[in-house]
Amino acid sequence: MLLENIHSPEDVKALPLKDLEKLSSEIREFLIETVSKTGGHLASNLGVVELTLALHRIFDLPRDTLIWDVGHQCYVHKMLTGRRERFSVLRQKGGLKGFPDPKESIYDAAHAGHSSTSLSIAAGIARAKRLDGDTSETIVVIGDGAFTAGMVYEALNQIAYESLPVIIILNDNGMSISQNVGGIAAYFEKLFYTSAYFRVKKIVERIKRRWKWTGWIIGFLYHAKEWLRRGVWKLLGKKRNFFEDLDICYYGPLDGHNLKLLLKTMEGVKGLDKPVLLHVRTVKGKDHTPSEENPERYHGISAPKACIAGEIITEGKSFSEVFGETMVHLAACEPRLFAITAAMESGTGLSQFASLYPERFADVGIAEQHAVTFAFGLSLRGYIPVVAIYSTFLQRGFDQLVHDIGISGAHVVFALDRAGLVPGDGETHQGIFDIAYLSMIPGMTILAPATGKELQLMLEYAVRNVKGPVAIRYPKEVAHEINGYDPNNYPLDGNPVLCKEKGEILLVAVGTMLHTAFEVARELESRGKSIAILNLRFVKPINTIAYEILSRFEKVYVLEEGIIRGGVGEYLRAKAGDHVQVIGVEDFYPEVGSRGELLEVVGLTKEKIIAIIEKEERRVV
Ligand SMILES: Cc1ncc(C[n+]2csc(CCOP(=O)(O)OP(=O)(O)O)c2C)c(N)n1
Ligand SMILES: CC(=O)[C@@H](O)[C@H](O)COP(=O)(O)O
Ligand SMILES: [Mg+2]
Repeated sequence: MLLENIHSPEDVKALPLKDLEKLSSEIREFLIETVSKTGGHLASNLGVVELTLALHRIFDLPRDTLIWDVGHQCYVHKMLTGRRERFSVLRQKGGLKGFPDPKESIYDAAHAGHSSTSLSIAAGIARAKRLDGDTSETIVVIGDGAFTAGMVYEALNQIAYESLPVIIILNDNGMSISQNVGGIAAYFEKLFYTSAYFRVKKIVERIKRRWKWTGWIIGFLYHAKEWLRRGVWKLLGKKRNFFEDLDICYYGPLDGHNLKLLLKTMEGVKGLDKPVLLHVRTVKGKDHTPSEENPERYHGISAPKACIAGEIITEGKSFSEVFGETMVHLAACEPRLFAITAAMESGTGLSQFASLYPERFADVGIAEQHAVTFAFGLSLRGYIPVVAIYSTFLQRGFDQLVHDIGISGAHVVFALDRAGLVPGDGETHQGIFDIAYLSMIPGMTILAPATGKELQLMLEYAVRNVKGPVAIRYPKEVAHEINGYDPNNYPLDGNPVLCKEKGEILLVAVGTMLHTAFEVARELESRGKSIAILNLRFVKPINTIAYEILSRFEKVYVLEEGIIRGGVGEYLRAKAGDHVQVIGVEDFYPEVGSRGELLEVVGLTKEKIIAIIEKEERRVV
């Protein structure tokens, strides 16, 4: 077993070339076996085995800097840098993170998780190296999906302009999470050069490096040829290569599974001291038939239903599924309803809507800023856009929320999935800031459903009754109903619902914390306390009835699955008095783990809440 003896890039370099193919197979077997047990990102990693091996063989890591975009495809990199043994605790509390993290290894140059940051990071690093006279390489691996984000072009603009020596490896598998979308994806399809072109190009680059003066002659001949070619191509109506127009040296598309070709090409682009783009074509899910046949399904897989890190997964519809079904139902009776996703069609539950109503659906790619303002444009023509987006990814569109949505008061609905604590993905994916950042948006209504039924009613209300911007936030979990609480009995009139009226203590539940509030009440009542429960429902605006209810109780605890600073609990305390205490996410926890473990860490479990209340009650007595 070759893989067992690989603990660093030096071990990859020391292997005879003939063993690399065998090592690739062993790596794939390991990935399939472990990720099927732990859950995680499988198809993307299966697609970059040869690419990662070539990178570790050709470049001098960590002296040369390797940056992963998104970073979900860094498992092979982690296996080759001494972390293979820890894959049994991948994406688990205290275990191996599913994304790069310098705190985990010197081979991880920067942390990642949100897409399309790599080129900006690389530009900064390359510029710093230039100032320091550091001639080490700066390499980026970025997928074709990540290339649909505007931030990439902001970085390319500077990299090209300052001719920053970044080696950009575009890992083009034609997939984002679903099929990659947009003109950029179509453009990549069209890019094609003969291998002879690159053989000549490599010789020319080598001559230019060896005898600088030939560079001028070659440069003159090159430009003369370019002028001629442009003229001829213009006549033939052929287009130039976007990257080469930016003076980024383009090589490709190369077979991203041909190790020999990758090794030769990477060796050839080392030391060019100019921006280079290697366009490699790979297969997402390579050599694992189920992943190759359905790369979207195998982009991110859950651990077996039995349990995820000690948490028993119960069956039932997720909030995403309730959202998707309600959207399909609404579309039939609301002809101006329009659904938008930013490359997360399946994750947000919009797949059925997309297939039934393609004319009223848009996947804008990984372009959350554009998604928000595109929705604003649609609203100007009387459409009702619903932007389905993860809480953490909407952070990308904050200025658009203020500038385009808030100031205009446009009727746009934001369906924030993965709001609250998110299992597995770690600190970059926690949906704990949305109440704080949305509360700042002028005119924004914020709704937090406690159950699947309440989400359905709130979405219908948001589409039909709210005139301005409105956000609905819900977590990544099964959308359970609550015995004794039927949302149908309480019209959405802007007010909270006092589910349990009598009590010396009031628990104010934000969204799905209502489940926990009922559990806490049952336990405390068994210990002789009397507990009232308020389902806030409307996080913003807060009506006077809410303050009147809060004033009736000596002690109020707001249970909020979000950052306390800027949250609704802090707001209620400021308005209603300091008899209001908030139990929320005190600090930003860079934890990985199951949802239950994360709730435990921040103190939002039944046990932790009871302990806080009893400690407070003892203090007050
Ligand atoms: C800002 C942002 N939006 C959305 C996502 C969710 N996301 C993670 S990976 C991915 C697709 C990336 O596609 P690509 O870069 O082509 O990588 P591949 O999985 O194909 O290797 C998306 C949309 C994200 N991580 N960050
Ligand atoms: C890497 C990335 O950002 C996505 O793949 C994300 O992990 C998807 O999250 P869900 O699995 O919750 O849809
Ligand atoms: Mg891709």
